[in-house]
Amino acid sequence: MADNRAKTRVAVAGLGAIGTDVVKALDQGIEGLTLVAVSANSPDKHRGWVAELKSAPKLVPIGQLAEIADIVVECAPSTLVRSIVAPVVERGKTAVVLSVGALLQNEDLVDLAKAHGGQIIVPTGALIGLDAVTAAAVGTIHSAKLVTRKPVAGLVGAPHLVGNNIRIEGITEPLRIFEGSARDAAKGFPANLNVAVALSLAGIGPDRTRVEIWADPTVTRNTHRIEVDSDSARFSMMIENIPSENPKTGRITALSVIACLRKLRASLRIGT
Ligand SMILES: NC(=O)C1=CN([C@@H]2O[C@H](COP(=O)(O)OP(=O)(O)OC[C@H]3O[C@@H](n4cnc5c(N)ncnc54)[C@H](OP(=O)(O)O)[C@@H]3O)[C@@H](O)[C@H]2O)C=CC1
Ligand SMILES: O=C([O-])CC(=O)C(=O)O
Repeated sequence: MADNRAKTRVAVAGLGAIGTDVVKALDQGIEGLTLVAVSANSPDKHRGWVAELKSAPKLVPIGQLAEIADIVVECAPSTLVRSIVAPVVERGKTAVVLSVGALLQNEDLVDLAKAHGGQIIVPTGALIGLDAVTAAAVGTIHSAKLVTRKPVAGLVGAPHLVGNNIRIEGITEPLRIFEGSARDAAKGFPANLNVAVALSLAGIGPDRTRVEIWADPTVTRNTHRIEVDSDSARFSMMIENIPSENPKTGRITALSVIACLRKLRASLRIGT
């Protein structure tokens, strides 16, 4: 039987490590969705491959995305989250947010979404286990902790390192470079610790979620281990992400967004 429902229009803000794969997957076809627009900082860099897609979307500035699409996927630098997400949720539409750390400086976006019937979706991204964390949070979570280990290349330049004059280039043994709350981790490592904020928003919030970060020359993967203790279950899980062409971003992140988009209109939906 043909499905005559209108397709949900999707736009992608940012065509880097995450956005490019998401755009290609949408172009290949995701049930119920159609790609209508994309944005990048240097449109000319992307014009060629975007034009070659089966169904080429418009290449427009981010300010136009909310008007054109029903769902906007943010995969741009964290400083742009507000300008991408606010116009979307103000129109009662849906924003999928990857730069999760920036939500902590823009918490009113959630109120804005509530006031206008919009929605902000945070995919599991580079992390693991947010299905179990959100389930445990229906009961009581006693503690939640994230231990992240990254190769040096995935951490250099982070504001916490620069501000505290911590040099990690050339280290030969693992070095713990941060211990504190998810809120402080997001400030000190805005391009690295989206996962800490995602865990905190799923569980017990950015002030009670504890985070350790290690610069580790012995690993080649971005490694995240979560440890949660609750009144329903105790669990720990680890994910070892293969970096994408952006060493700060694991390959699985784009796949997580694609899986999240597939769930939106799928006839069978698995997982919380
Ligand atoms: N939630 C999670 O688990 C994870 C989240 N992230 C976060 O996701 C975000 C995207 O990551 P990633 O894909 O690796 O980043 P990249 O640096 O690879 O790509 C960023 C993209 O944003 C585009 N961009 C920059 N400025 C603008 C602008 N003014 N208007 C439109 N587009 C713009 C760039 O355009 P151009 O190509 O023209 O330069 C580029 O295509 C980051 O904030 C990152 O921290 C990353 C990993 C995991
Ligand atoms: O592991 C990754 O791929 C990215 C990461 O830590 C993050 O952005 O939180």
